[in-house]
Amino acid sequence: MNAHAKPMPATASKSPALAGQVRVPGDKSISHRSLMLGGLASGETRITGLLEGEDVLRTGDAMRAMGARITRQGSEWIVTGTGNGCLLEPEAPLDFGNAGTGSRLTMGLVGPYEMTTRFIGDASLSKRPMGRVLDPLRQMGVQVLEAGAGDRMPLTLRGPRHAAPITYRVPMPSAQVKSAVLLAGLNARGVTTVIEPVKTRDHTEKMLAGFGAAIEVETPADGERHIRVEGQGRLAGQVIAVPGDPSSAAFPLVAALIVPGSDVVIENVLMNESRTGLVTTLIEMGADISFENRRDTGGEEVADLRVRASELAGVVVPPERAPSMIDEYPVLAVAAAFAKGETKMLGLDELRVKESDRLAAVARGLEANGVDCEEGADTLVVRGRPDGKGIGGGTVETHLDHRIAMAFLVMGLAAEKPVTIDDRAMIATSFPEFLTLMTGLGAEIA
Ligand SMILES: O=C(O)C1=C[C@@H](OP(=O)(O)O)[C@@H](O)[C@H](O)C1
Ligand SMILES: C=C(OP(=O)(O)O)C(=O)O
Repeated sequence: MNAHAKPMPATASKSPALAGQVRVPGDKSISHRSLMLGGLASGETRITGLLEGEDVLRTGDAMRAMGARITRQGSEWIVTGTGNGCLLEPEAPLDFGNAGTGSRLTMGLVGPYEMTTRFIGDASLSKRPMGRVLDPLRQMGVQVLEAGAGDRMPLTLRGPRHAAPITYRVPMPSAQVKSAVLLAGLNARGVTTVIEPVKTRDHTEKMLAGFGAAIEVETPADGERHIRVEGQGRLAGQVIAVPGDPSSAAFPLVAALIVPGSDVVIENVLMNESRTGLVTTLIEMGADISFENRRDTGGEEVADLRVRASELAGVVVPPERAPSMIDEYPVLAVAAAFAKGETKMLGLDELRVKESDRLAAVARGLEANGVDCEEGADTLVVRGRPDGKGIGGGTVETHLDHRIAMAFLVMGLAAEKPVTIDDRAMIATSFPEFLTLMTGLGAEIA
């Protein structure tokens, strides 16, 4: 993406009932990890359903720059890995564009290598805190040769001759930090332990086990998860079918709930319980969602979600649910704008360090479109209007944030007046098919 490209606004307008059966692209978290672990393993990894969004393609470029071979053959991606411990020093900086996951996990992956690696990204990524990953890496002996103020990108890492395994208690609920430390542990001699006080998405643990790493997860009585990985083991290429991304499914799902008369099926959505907080919340709000054809694919549960327009009512969303729906708050806030009464979302501090300050971006977007809301330090209260009366008519600043862009386009489909976003370009980072998929269901977006 050209960071200096002219912004491309988009406008969503009140739409007729949405109808149809759709598939959303592959899960972003699993897609990043498939390319990373495939690129690191010995032998071939074959991936179907990979998300071909810009964030994930950048991870593919980074793994190629460090020696992996990655090609697309028809609908399948074939990755030939270097073998654990055998990544090569990249000749140029690794450019992660807009991607927090790609950059932070790769810092963990390469940190312990005795080589110099430079990380760069777009204006949004360069504002995001990287100290959360650099702190544990420093403890392992990794030098940070260059970093922007407050440990931001661009930054350069230099690994030690022998990285030290550590025990690290993750200070904030972050799957990216947990994963970076576990991936770094793959190249430290001995056992690296991550203690996770609050469970976050568990794809790294599950996939490392699938690739043959010596990893164990224990949840003692105190509830803290202890994850141990033994370094310098062999990883073997795998066959992976990436399930549909629940964070992308969230957009047609909420659209179908708020546009009267809608009836939509979203097929093959990942139902891993560390990712289903939004569905749980919407059902508490009165959403008509049924799970059809529940099945297991490659160790993950998936289902087809049938969603019918529903009368929603406000709820309190507890803070402990945040990790299982962290990327879904912008679109939950949109659902809340059409719910009866008040929806109170608690424990949102991590929203402030995403592609934008999402708590502020959502609040400003709601206000610009006539929705009554209150932004607290780590809370958001939204007072809804079930008939959509008075909602819309504003332009939303997306701040290079794909989820803000998609959430407010969904809002426009049920609002009295159209909703405009200042730039749709970033949608391609996680959901390139969004506009085609939504207009295919009957959404009026131009
Ligand atoms: O590990 C992952 O794949 C992700 C973890 C989450 O970030 P944090 O770890 O910063 O919460 C999430 O917001 C991101 O979209 C994907
Ligand atoms: C936070 C997100 O992604 P990342 O941290 O990978 O940029 C997201 O996709 O909503």
